Amino acid sequence: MNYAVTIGTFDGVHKGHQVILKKTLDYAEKHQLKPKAYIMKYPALHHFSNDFVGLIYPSYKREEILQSMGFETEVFELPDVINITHGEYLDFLLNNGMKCIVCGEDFTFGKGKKGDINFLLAERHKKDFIVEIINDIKTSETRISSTFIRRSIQNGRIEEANKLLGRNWTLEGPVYEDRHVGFKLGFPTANIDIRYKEKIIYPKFGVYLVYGGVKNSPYKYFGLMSVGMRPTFNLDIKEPKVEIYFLDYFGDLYNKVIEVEVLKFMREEMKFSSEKELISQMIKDEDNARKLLSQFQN
Ligand SMILES: Cc1cc2nc3c(=O)[nH]c(=O)nc-3n(C[C@H](O)[C@H](O)[C@H](O)COP(=O)(O)O)c2cc1C
Ligand SMILES: Nc1ncnc2c1ncn2[C@@H]1O[C@H](COP(=O)(O)OP(=O)(O)O)[C@@H](O)[C@H]1O
Repeated sequence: MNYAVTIGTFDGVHKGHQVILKKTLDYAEKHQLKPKAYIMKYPALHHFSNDFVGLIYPSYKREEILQSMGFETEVFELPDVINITHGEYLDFLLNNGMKCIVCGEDFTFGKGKKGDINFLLAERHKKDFIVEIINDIKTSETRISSTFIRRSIQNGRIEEANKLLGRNWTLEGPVYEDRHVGFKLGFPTANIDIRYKEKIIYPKFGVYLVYGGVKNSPYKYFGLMSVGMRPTFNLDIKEPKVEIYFLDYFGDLYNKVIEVEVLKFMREEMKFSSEKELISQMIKDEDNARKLLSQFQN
């Protein structure tokens, strides 16, 4: 099989990525090649420092999106390729059918990041492949990047993130059992473990309007998602909790995998002096959410 190839972490598969991906699809179609995306599971920072805040999407979600666009996908991890020289890396791609590579102008690859677009341009005649280079994609003032979108998510700027992603950001995970206090408060919540497979970013602590349900089920509901440490209860916990109260729903969700689109940041997490105060705020949250629904129903 002969391929038009693109390589990257593609975290978010955001609007900048989409330009490169579209170019790869167009090129593949014109030259009767199959489009192929090599996806790096984590950005390099994850392997070299503890500062990496987390992925926008797990690699399997990026695969899902890319496959729905028509790509064949292959996921690799940096430790698998870190010691491969740029020459060996290129030969690997060519031996696997690469006839064209589409990349951004800052693309680097191979041990010590020695492979770059100059290397590709120098090799293309000898080794008979095409190099297509895409210049930086900008909105009016910012370069669209996964780092920029991660910052938007961490600061609760969900609408900004959704705009740059070109779709609503989603979170997913299996539902686990906890203290059963939710039912008692009148707000049962499905706790989802968003890091069950890969290290996903936590959004700013607070309350969000979301839309979703059991993954791949046609039944979807609006809901309120709470992210944070539940300071009202002085719990001795280290990991933030992501929990969803679905509106107009009642049923057993334990162990099911839930997926929600994150639509809007509604308020910051607060510490209340009593359960009663928390409950009256949750009632207000539900009222506020219901007032917003018409904006998101189509
Ligand atoms: C809409 C909503 C808003 C919430 N806001 C807060 C909050 O501001 N502060 C807080 O400590 N907990 C907040 N929570 C989390 C509740 O404390 C949590 O759902 C409750 O303790 C049940 O926990 P459990 O899953 O352990 O049963 C909120 C939950 C929901 C559903
Ligand atoms: N509207 C709803 N939204 C979310 N979960 C619901 C809803 N109705 C029923 N449930 C069920 O209630 C469970 C949560 O109850 P809760 O008392 O908060 O317990 P836990 O502490 O285990 O999360 C969910 O996992 C789900 O199975």
